[in-house]
Amino acid sequence: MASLKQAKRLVVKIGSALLVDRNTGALRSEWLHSLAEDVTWLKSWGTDVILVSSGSIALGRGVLGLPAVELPLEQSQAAAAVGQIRLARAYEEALAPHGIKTAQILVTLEDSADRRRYLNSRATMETLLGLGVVPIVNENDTIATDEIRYGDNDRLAAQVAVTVGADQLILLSDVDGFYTGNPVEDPTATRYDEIHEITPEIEAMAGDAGSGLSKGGMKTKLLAAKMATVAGCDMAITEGSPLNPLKTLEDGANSTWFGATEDPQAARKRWIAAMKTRGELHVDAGAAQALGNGKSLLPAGVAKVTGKFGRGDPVAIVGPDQRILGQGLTRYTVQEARAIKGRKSADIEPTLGYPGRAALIHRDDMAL
Ligand SMILES: Nc1ncnc2c1ncn2[C@@H]1O[C@H](COP(=O)(O)OP(=O)(O)O)[C@@H](O)[C@H]1O
Ligand SMILES: N[C@@H](CCC(=O)OP(=O)(O)O)C(=O)O
Repeated sequence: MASLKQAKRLVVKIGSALLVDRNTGALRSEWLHSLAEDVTWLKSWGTDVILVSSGSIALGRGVLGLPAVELPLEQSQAAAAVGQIRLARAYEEALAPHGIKTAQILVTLEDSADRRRYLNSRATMETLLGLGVVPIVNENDTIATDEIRYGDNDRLAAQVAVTVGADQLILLSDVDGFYTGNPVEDPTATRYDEIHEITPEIEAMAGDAGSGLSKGGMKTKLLAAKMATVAGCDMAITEGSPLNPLKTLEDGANSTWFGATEDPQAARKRWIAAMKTRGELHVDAGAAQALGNGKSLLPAGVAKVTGKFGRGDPVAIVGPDQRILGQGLTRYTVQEARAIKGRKSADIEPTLGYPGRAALIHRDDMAL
């Protein structure tokens, strides 16, 4: 079982039922303040924390006086628009007294499918974390229609964890782990402490959500576990309702841990290495040596650009002796790469006419 103190980067998913009182539709502020204490405690260890929080629909529903049943899409989108403002403000107000700044990030399924938008959101989250900010992420429910939405924040949280290379993902739920069957329906069901392989038998044990406010149930949590663990991220499901739920987990509360097979960096490099490349960047001897020392690829070290690629596409990196050194995700289009090759980073903006990133391929986006 992993310790939260081991995590360099932690994503915590907060289900609607934890934040919003099922009967009154009001925000559970005492609980939220205890979560803010836990976040402060984690950050005091130097851990980067990202919160993926549900609750916009549940909060908005209360404000608009809509019933606690499955709402038609337009109504849940309207409820989300109303509730999201309150949700973000509640986190800001809970964390500010601890000197922690927050940011709101709203994403859709399409944002992670599009490699360019994926890289942009990754870069923004990286910058925010570097500035010590706690990003509060939710699905952009007001613009996500049924065909293009996650609909549940379990998979969204896993996607965020993979995107930022988190080493742990904690799903705070209304149940204290994964059981052999839905414990609400089957009192004889027993909880797993750890699951190392998600077999078809395990999948058959996962049921839908039990409460009126929640969406995913265990099915989406298993999908999240699959996404996270293959990307090198451990995932835990634990009961989130006690005050200070993360400290409680660290103190040994019931939970189910899904173990990652490798570390996030290695998994990401493997993912990049498996992509079909769309072009080639021929680099000089100095750049080849810098890459070997773990540096990013700067335009100054690129001598020739071939192929047809857009931002975020995989390209091969070819050494001066024509040997393929590796591949990576480019931050520039083929036209831009041709224009800035051989130039110093300071010349990027005058050459392109707009500011760009210093590296053509960042070292995190490269597999050698
Ligand atoms: N095998 C299982 N183990 C545990 N809970 C299960 C299982 N199958 C279905 N469930 C249901 O999933 C619920 C948790 O999911 P959900 O209600 O969506 O919570 P959240 O709001 O945290 O996403 C549990 O309360 C339980 O009713
Ligand atoms: N984006 C939605 C989240 C829906 C959802 O996943 O709910 P839950 O099963 O409680 O985590 C909202 O903010 O209401």
